[in-house]
Parts: sequence; structure tokens; C-alpha cells
Amino acid sequence: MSDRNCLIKNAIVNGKKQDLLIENNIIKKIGNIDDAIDKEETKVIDGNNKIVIPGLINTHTHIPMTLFRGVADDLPLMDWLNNYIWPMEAKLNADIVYAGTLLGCLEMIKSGTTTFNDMYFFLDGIVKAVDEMGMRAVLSYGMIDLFDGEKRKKELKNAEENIKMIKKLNNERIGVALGPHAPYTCSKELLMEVHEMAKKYNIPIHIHMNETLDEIKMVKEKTGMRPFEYLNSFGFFDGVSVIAAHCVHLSDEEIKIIKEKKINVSHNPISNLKLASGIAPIPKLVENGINVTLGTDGCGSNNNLNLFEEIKISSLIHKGATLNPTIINTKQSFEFATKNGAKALDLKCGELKEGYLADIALIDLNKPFLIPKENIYSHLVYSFNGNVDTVIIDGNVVMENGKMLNVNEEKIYEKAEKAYYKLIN
Ligand SMILES: O=c1[nH]cnc2c1ncn2[C@@H]1O[C@H](CO)[C@@H](O)[C@H]1O
Ligand SMILES: [Zn+2]
Repeated sequence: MSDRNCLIKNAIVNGKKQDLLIENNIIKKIGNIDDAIDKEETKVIDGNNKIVIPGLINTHTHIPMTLFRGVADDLPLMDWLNNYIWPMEAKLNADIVYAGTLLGCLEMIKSGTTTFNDMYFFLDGIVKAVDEMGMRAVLSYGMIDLFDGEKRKKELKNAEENIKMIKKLNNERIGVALGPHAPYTCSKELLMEVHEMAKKYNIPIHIHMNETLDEIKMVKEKTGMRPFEYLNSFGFFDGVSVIAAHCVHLSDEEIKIIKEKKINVSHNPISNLKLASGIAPIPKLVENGINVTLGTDGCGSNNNLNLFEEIKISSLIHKGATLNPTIINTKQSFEFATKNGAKALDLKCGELKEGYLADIALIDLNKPFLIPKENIYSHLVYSFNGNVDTVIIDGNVVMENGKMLNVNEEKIYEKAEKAYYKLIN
């Protein structure tokens, strides 16, 4: 029996009890499907008491940082990076990164995420784990030159080699992007070359922007401009697709640039709360028609990869901040994590539609916190804990009834524990 023909019977799909047929890696049909299905060739999943949702899309993370979970809590960004995270990251290698990525993929699959947009190091280790776990990902090598010319050359060379390595894989599930870390860690020369490279290879740029007041002050002192104005002054946003993570502190002029240049925003409310960076002006961005998506950031600043928490917090935090309970409703925050994420990554998924990629999750509704089963789409935002039942990515069933089909979970935990001890010793 091939996993790649799959019929989900009698589930809630787009608010209605119906069936969903997957052929190869595509949602072939949604409706009442009985006829002409070859039961020998088709895997049938009982969807009774279950809801089908599009797999979630995490648009900003550093996946191997699962190994940094809990190691440096309760610190501000610059102290956290300079004195804790960067010294530990100096000990990384491809094996450690591989172990952290296996764990991260497992955690994401179990909480309904099927695609993630990543920025990190040792991409050969990340690629290997993503491939084995069957996830969809866009990967970028995180470049930091700290304004040093030699370092810049090395970082650009490394980035280009990674682009070639990933393109050569020809793996439909694994895409590549460019990841200049941020305007306070990357020189103008590096950013300009990144822009050229993004055009040359026709790939997106993934960058941290306006996360803290400190970094904005640093950029302003150096350039006389706020970060978005500075990058815009040398055409960084022209003719390329950009995913800007955080965007916590923005001037009206910067919001105008984001709108005009069609920059995708990755909102990471939990990371921003934990590092006390601030609260992003998401309602204002939505009002301006800007594409808002959701990210968890790495497990050093979250400390998990459960995007359902991000959906809930993004619906709550702006209500509290604006004293307006009507702001960011359940449909909007759910779309941040699905449809909008797909748009940012230029993928045909994030919605349950015929012809779209078969990246989906099934949730068992027989849970105390999902009863009564009447307003399920509200429950998914405000009361679900993220534990999904079954996950299908690119037409492959990777988890069924809470059990991973092709990987040994215990081995992943063991590997991650071992890798962690290598990092801290
Ligand atoms: O919230 C954050 N702000 C800035 N840098 C971060 C954050 N989270 C992780 N990293 C850092 O970004 C680099 C990845 O290329 C890593 O050094 C990682 O620790
Ligand atoms: Zn980050």
C-alpha cells in the first residue's frame, strides 16, 4: 500500500463533515468520495470525531536550538546572545546540529507544523534531519560578519556553497534562502551582496529586523537612519522576496516601506515577550494589508516550537495592548500560521483546497478542552494544546494516531541528550 494515495473519511474539512482524497502529494478532491476508489491502493483514515487542518507554517526559527532549551532564561537579547548563546554556538558541529534538528522536527510534527523557515549553521546536518523526518523547510545559512571584511568574504562563500548544495539535492520539500542575521551584525557590503545573490539565484531573504530598541539605536548611531530606512536606502528590498522576523519597533515611515516593498513579517510574540523586546504593532500592519505570519524563534527564547501557542498569544496580546477585544480575531491569527505563511514562502499550501500540496494535520476532537464540538475553530485558537493526532506532509503520512511511522522517537531523545552534553561540557 502506498502512503501517497490516502482517503480521509468523514472528517470535519472546511467546517463541514466530508472526505478528503490525497493523490501523490496533492489534495485531489474534497467532498463525498466513495466511488471508484481502489481500496487496495488507497490508505483509508477514519476521520470520525476529527478535524482536518492545513499543516502550520513556522516562518522564523533556528531549529537546532532545541538543544538550548532552558540554558539561558530571563535575560535581555544582547546579554543572551553575547554572553550565553554565541559562546555555546562556537562548539557546534554538523552532528550536534543534526541531533537538535531531529528533535525539533519531531516536536513540530507533534504540534501540527509541517513547514518551517530556518536560519542557522551546519546546514548539511539540518538537511539530513529534515529529509529523514519528512518535513518541508526553507533553510538559510545565518551570516554574521560583525563588520569585518575577511569574515564577510567567508560568510558569503559559505552561503553560496549552501545554496548550491541544497539546489543540487533537488528535493521538492527542501528550499533555500539567504540569511543575513540582522543590520546590527552584518555590514552594508554584506547586505548588498546578499541582495545580488538573492536575485541571481531567485531565492528569498530571511533576516531579523527591529527586534529591540537597543539595536535600532545602534543602527541609528552608525547610519543616521532607522533599520528599514537604512536597508531601503541601498535598494535592499527591491526585486526580492523578504521575510523580516520580529518587526517589534517600527516608525510610520518604516511601516510604509514594509507595505510598499511587500515585505513579509514574521511575528514572534512569545520570543519578544521572553526577551522583553516589546510587542509588535501587528494590528497596524494588518490594517495596512501587510502579510503577517507567525514564528516561534529558536528554543533558546521561546522555549518550545508549538506554533499553536503563538496563534493563541497573537490573538490575545494585541487585545491587551490596545484595550480592544475585537482586534486580531480567531480567523486572522489562524491564517497568520497557515495561509499567510504559505504566501510568504511562495508555497501552494496553508489551505485545504483541491490542487494544493497535501500538508495537513488531523486533530482528535474527543478531548475535554475541545468540547462542546460546536465552535471548533475558536477552540483551535483559544483552547487547544497543540497535540495533533495525525500528520501528512507532501502526501506522506509521517505520524498516525500520535505515533511516528518512520522514525524511532526514543533514539531521537537519546541523540539530543548526548548532543546537549557535548555542548555544555
Ligand atoms: O531572537 C533572536 N534575535 C537575534 N538572534 C537570534 C535570535 N534567536 C536566535 N538568534 C541567533 O541567530 C543566529 C542564527 O543564524 C544564531 O547565532 C542564533 O543564536
Ligand atoms: Zn531569531
